Amino acid sequence: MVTNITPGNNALKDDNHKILIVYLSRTNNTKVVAQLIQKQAGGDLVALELDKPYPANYQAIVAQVSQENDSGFLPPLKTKIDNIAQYDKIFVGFPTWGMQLPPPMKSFLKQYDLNGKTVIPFNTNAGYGIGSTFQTVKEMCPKSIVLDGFSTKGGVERDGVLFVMDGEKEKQTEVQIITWLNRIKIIK
Ligand SMILES: Cc1cc2nc3c(=O)[nH]c(=O)nc-3n(C[C@H](O)[C@H](O)[C@H](O)COP(=O)(O)O)c2cc1C
Repeated sequence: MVTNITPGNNALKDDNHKILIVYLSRTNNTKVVAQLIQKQAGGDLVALELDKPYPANYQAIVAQVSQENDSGFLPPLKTKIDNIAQYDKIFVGFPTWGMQLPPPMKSFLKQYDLNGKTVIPFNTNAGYGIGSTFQTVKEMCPKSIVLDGFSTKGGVERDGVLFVMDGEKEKQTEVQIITWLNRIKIIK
C-alpha cells in the first residue's frame, strides 16, 4: 500500500516517475520547499507521518526529540512506500531538530533500501544551519550517491514564528532552488 503520495502533475515527462520527494514537516516550511522542488523537477511527493504523532507543544517535542536522539530510538512510520524500487532519485527533506537529522527521517533511511540510488537532501532551519543532518544522511546511505543539498532559513518556532515560506520568501526560495537544481544537474 502506498500512502500520501501526490503524483507530479507533469507526469508525462519520461523521467518523472523516477523522482521521489520524501519530506518531514511540522510547520509546513519544508513542505513548501518540497512542493517547489516538485514544481521544477517533477516526481512524486510523500509526507512522512508517524504512528504516534509528536506533541503539538514546542517544549514537549524538543524534550522528546532530545531523548530519542540520545537513545537512538527510531519512531515507527505510518507512511508506507512499497514501490520505492521504481525511483532512482530520492529527495529527502527535513527541518533541523536539535542540530541533528530528525528521528523520523532516520527511521525512513533505516527502513528503505536506497542502495545504488541518488539521494538529494534539503532542509529548513531556524537560522542555526544544517547541523549534522546532511552528514548523517551520507552515513546512513553509504551505497547511495548523495548530492549537494539545499538549505534555507525557515520558521523559528521557539519564538512563535511558525510559517514563513510564502510571499517574497517563497519567491526567493524558488529562485535559489532553480539555481541549485541546475547546479546538481537535475534540471537544465
Ligand atoms: C523539535 C525542534 C527542534 C528544533 N531544533 C532546531 C535547531 O537545532 N536548529 C535550528 O536552526 N532550528 C531548529 N528548529 C526549528 C526548525 O528547524 C525550523 O523552524 C524549520 O523551518 C521547521 O520546518 P517545518 O516548518 O518544515 O517543520 C527546531 C524545531 C523543532 C520543532
